[in-house]
Amino acid sequence: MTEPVTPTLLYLDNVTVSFDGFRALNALSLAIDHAEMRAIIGPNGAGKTTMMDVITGKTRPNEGSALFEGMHDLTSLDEAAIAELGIGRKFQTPTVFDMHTVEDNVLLALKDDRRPFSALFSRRTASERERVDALLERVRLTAHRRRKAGELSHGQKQWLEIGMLLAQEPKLLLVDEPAAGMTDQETADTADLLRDIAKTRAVVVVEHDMTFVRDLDVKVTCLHEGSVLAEGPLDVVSANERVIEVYLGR
Ligand SMILES: Nc1ncnc2c1ncn2[C@@H]1O[C@H](COP(=O)(O)OP(=O)(O)OP(=O)(O)O)[C@@H](O)[C@H]1O
Repeated sequence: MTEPVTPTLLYLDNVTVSFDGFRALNALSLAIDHAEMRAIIGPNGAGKTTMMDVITGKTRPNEGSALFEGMHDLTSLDEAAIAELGIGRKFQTPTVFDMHTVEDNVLLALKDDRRPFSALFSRRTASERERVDALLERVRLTAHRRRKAGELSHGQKQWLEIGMLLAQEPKLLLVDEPAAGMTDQETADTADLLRDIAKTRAVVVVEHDMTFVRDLDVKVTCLHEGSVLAEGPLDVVSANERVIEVYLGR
């Protein structure tokens, strides 16, 4: 077996992405450990989305590498191959099947065959049922399992989608602004949920809501103009004069 060249799960090294000469990412380097949760903050246009796009293969960097598990260079793989390696991405807007029940949504995510008809009408094995139960419990939706997904609150839909991503057993989960549009209670519950998930896999969360970031209680990276401006515990990062100047103090 090939030995990984770094102990980190994800290692972005000197990644630059230029759009017509404008550097959305500028020699960005960042390392995420196995089962680490990291919060990414920074002003609009700092490059947060572009960074996620590079990790998931949506955007190819002009320079640099993105090493996963010390051996896969993500910059040479397409989106499907990257998902296959165990990188899942949760976009801001939930994409669940509104007309299906909550449990069927999770079941669909579990099945290899994603065509709703064959997935929902084929026999459910005992192990599939157990996994659906465990996933629903994990994302706090057991009591809502027979409701149509379209009837859920915005926060519950977000959790359902997180449950659907967990069905794929990702090693790294990328989450884009999960707290946006949530109530205070949902925001606190989401922080709890992500902390729970990060016990067994790595999670990278992009977020503007500082109350939520504080609740996550993890290492924070502040991006600015495509590179790392500050990194460390939230208290340290939020006391950084440059961070206050370009982001928090606005
Ligand atoms: N396809 C593109 N073509 C040209 N410029 C782009 C493209 N994608 C992003 N940009 C620019 O790159 C910069 C970084 O954008 P990005 O979306 O990564 O920032 P962000 O940190 O996610 O911001 P926000 O917090 O607003 O989501 C921005 O100035 C943006 O306008």
